[in-house]
Amino acid sequence: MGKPKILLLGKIDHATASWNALSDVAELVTAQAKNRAEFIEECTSGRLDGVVIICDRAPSSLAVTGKYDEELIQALPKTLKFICHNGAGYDNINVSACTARSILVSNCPNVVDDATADTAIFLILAALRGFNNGIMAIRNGTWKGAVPPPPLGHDPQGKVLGILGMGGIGRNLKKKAEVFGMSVIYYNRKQLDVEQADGAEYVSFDDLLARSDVLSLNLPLNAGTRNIISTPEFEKMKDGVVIVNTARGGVMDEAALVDALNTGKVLSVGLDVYQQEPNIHPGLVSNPHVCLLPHMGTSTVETKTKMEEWTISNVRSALEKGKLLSLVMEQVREVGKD
Ligand SMILES: O=CC(=O)O
Repeated sequence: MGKPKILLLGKIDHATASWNALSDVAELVTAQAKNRAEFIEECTSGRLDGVVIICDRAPSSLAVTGKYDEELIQALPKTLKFICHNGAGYDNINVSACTARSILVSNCPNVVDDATADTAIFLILAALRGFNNGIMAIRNGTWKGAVPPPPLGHDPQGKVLGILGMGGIGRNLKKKAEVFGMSVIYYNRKQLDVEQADGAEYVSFDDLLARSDVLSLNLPLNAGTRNIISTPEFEKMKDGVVIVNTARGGVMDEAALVDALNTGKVLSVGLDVYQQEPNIHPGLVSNPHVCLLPHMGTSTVETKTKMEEWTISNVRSALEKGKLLSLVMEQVREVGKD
């Protein structure tokens, strides 16, 4: 019998030695397809038969696969048992459809926490202090901007940071925000134990909305969290609240956010993620009180390296032990594995 086949989609940029080392125990294959239609054709033609594991090096794989929706998952090789996704968020993968085909999925938790929380801190400071006004003005050659100048910003010290979603990134952000003198409240599906909460106050969802000076979104996107922040939620917030999103654009209704900015309900915003990337609501692009980043939360050499190493560790574990190191939580629940 030949070695099991691993299909690499996208490109390994950093952990090449670990990837190449897999060739001792597996046959490493790549797709010829350049787009989704070609990839589906390649799968159904039988060229990828025998592939047991997909190493999904997102986001460079995205051009070839598109979303892992029902159509794509049905087309994947019949021999496939594991998809090892190189990202923390996996809202692009229909996990129930994978479970129905007995395909297990892993993601990249933990290794993204520092870089993503750092991005949230940058956006919190930028939004509170109104730094985006200054960045735009100086590049436009108008020094501090219009006459009269834009309103003064605010200090983080003494402000309440509300964290929606207290997983690894939320907890990392909590520690960093405290260094800036913020006090932290949080809402999560489940209250954390005392050690994990580390002094952060657990509040109801409505209390989080009502008490936050700055609200940071740090929860995964799924059917239960899509548009969790929309007009009714903005109405429950303090006047002049600051909103930061480093999670997924889909957790917040962008049109409702633009309305809340226009009425002054929301003072300023920091965003790294959008509902329809790379398209951004024009009401956000044109607003100087909105600091925008093009989904850069994990864009560091160190973090990208750690993500690739972790994904490859999942591939190796699937190969050698038939188990994933970080099975996605829906499958921990649904399949009861690990
Ligand atoms: O957005 C980045 C990730 O999900 O890893």
